[in-house]
Amino acid sequence: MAKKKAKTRKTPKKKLSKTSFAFSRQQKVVLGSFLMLFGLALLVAFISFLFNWQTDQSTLNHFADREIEARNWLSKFGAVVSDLFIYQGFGVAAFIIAFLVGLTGIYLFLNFNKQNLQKFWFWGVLVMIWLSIFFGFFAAENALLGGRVGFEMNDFLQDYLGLFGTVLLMIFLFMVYLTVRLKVTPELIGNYIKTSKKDFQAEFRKEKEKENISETDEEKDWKEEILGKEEEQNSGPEIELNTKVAEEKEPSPTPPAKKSKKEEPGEVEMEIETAPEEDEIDEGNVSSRLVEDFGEFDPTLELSNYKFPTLELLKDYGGGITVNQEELEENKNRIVETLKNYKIEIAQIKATVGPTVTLYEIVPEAGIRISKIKNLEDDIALSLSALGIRIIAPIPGKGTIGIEVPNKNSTIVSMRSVIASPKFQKAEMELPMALGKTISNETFVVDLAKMPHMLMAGATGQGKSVGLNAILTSLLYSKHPAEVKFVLVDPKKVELTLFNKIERHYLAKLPDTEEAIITDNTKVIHTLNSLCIEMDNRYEMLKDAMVRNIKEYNVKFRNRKLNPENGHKFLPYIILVVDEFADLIMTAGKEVEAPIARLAQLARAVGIHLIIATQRPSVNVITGIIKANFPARIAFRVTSKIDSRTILDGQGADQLIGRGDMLFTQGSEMKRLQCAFVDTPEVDEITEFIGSQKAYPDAHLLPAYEGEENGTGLDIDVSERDKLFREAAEVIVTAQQGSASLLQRKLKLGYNRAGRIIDQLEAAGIVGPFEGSKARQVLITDLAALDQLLNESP
Ligand SMILES: Nc1ncnc2c1ncn2[C@@H]1O[C@H](COP(=O)(O)OP(=O)(O)OP(=O)(O)O)[C@@H](O)[C@H]1O
Repeated sequence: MAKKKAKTRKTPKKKLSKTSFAFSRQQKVVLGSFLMLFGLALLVAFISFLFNWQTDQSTLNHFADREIEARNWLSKFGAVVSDLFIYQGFGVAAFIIAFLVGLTGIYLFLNFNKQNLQKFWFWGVLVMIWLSIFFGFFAAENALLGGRVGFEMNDFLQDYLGLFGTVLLMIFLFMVYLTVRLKVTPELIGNYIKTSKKDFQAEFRKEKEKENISETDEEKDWKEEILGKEEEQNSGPEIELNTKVAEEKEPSPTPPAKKSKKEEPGEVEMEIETAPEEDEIDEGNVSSRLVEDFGEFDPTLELSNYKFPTLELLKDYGGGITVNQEELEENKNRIVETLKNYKIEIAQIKATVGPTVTLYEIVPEAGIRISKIKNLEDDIALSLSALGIRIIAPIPGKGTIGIEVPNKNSTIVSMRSVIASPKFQKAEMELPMALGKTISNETFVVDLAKMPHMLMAGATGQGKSVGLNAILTSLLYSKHPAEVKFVLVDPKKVELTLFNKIERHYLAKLPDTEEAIITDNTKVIHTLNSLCIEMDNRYEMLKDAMVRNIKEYNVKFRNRKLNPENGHKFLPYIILVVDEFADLIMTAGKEVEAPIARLAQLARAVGIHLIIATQRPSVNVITGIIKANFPARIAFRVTSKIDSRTILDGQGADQLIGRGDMLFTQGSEMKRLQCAFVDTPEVDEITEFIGSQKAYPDAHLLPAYEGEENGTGLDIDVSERDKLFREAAEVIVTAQQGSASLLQRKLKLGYNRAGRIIDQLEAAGIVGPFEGSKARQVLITDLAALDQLLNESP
């Protein structure tokens, strides 16, 4: 355990030293200019060495002697360095070194992508060695061409492979270079020859046409005369026809056959014509040529200077877990004693200390029924006098029984530690989310893209908002603004406002709306419907691209296989986050549930994912439809077993200890985690850091949704209006109160009939839409206006 403690403390430090190693922009400019000039100096020294090496070689041994002068343009330094690289080194191929040093300088100076530079160095050094061997082989007597390396390596190779073997090896290496670096393949050469042949033919034809046009009438007469004579010498009118055909079409592949037939007059001639081969537009080829010319499409190019938030923006909440040996011993004794009281003997016990909870794994003696231990949950809790004890019997895949006991002093799992962990940094996931740490103190990272939607519930004050922030923070630390967009719904109006600062980087909104973060319920309905349209559009695009999901689509788009002129574009993931879902369902009911269910059922393949949080996990909020479509669930502490069951389909969430202690399930197995803690000031700093950088001109725009503006989503036939419709309308308008119960009282109607009439009044535009517990708004002010409306409309 002591070892474990050391481990947990090490991880963030490791990462820190890695991040602080990166050069600042100023350092890059200074180093870049130095290397550019140094590369130039090497070039000058090398060139000069070619002319002066013989004379300068004698001065090399007297480097310290100031009397002796070197002829090299860079004097003694030039002579020594050039001798080292050319004569003692790689021969003339050493020029490549000067080139590479200069190029490194340019890359640093202009802050280009490092990856290409690495490629240049790798291949540059290989080519240098190859050239050195090549010259060493063919010009061994000239020490300057191959250098000492070339000579020695040739010697070595010839000893082991012989002359012929060395030549074969060199040919092989040359071919490797051609195919891997220059991407020359036999097909490419074939294609090149084909196209250049076609180009040549087309050019030739054009020239000919031009000549024909410029022919004067005289020339034409003259030509016709000659042609006429020729024709007379040859036979039959058919032949003339043939030649004409041949002139119009591309050269037929069977001219020799025709000639031989022409020579035999009298025979019925058959013309064999094969249709000219059509040009092939090989999609792959076109795209690979595009990729060769322009490189893969880079969606991040528009904000290429975007800097991801640094680790320094996150707070370090102190060291790792401290193990309290006494506490462990005490708890162990109490567990053993309690179980003994019930005649349960233990064969083995092991403790794993986590950030907030310690897991005691026990192996009972043979013959003990597991259910017996499970039933003792409350007794064990009593004897340990601790809240939040959970018994897992048996631990899946382990064959032991787990008793989770909260630590007296819990440790905060900082967001910084989970973001800095290699698990998160190296996660090869589409949408990695570092949720926190497991009971064995391992960072827990999951892929939202695989979930594909998540439901989060917990009583108020147990860590939901922190959990949402942790998820959003993880995504901000791992995804470029071009790759992911958030749609944030925050009816409480305070939880997510900080993310307003990154509107033009990361948020998506409806066109013609001011605020990207949605706080108003009618706008939520519009946004959800707009997301449904976006989903349908994306499915069309996927179908057109003949791919099955967004990942394949984007790969194809990056490889330039999809033409933007046909409406294709790089698709960012869209993540809809709803804080306080209960509030929405209560006020908007079906209007919200239907599009959410539709998105949840279908949107995963097109990269739209939903995260929904609620503090009221009751069945009328988390309905069957919602539940069925949100397989991934997070439960923070709830107050009752029933709530726990609603969220997790099992108990456990009621036994958590709060403050970020949570259970995560993605189907079968349930994991207890301590949620990573990210405080509001930290989120503030991160959003400030991102928000202060260059942004897109606007937030990502979702498709426009034309809502039913008059609030009459109901399609009710006028002829089916209730007999009491007019009377009811008058009652409502006079009372200026749009409620069904009013109609019930005044017109002595049953509830259902009154409800139907209210729907008809809504369809006629007399009352407004359903607004939850409030009465509907009456849209007509007095009886005169009502008369006018009813007389105008049928
Ligand atoms: N992961 C955590 N680690 C440590 N403390 C936490 C953690 N999560 C939450 N807390 C503590 O609990 C407090 C309440 O958390 P939070 O605001 O996220 O609750 P909530 O469930 O969103 O409440 P509400 O529903 O009222 O918004 C925080 O201020 C913090 O002190």
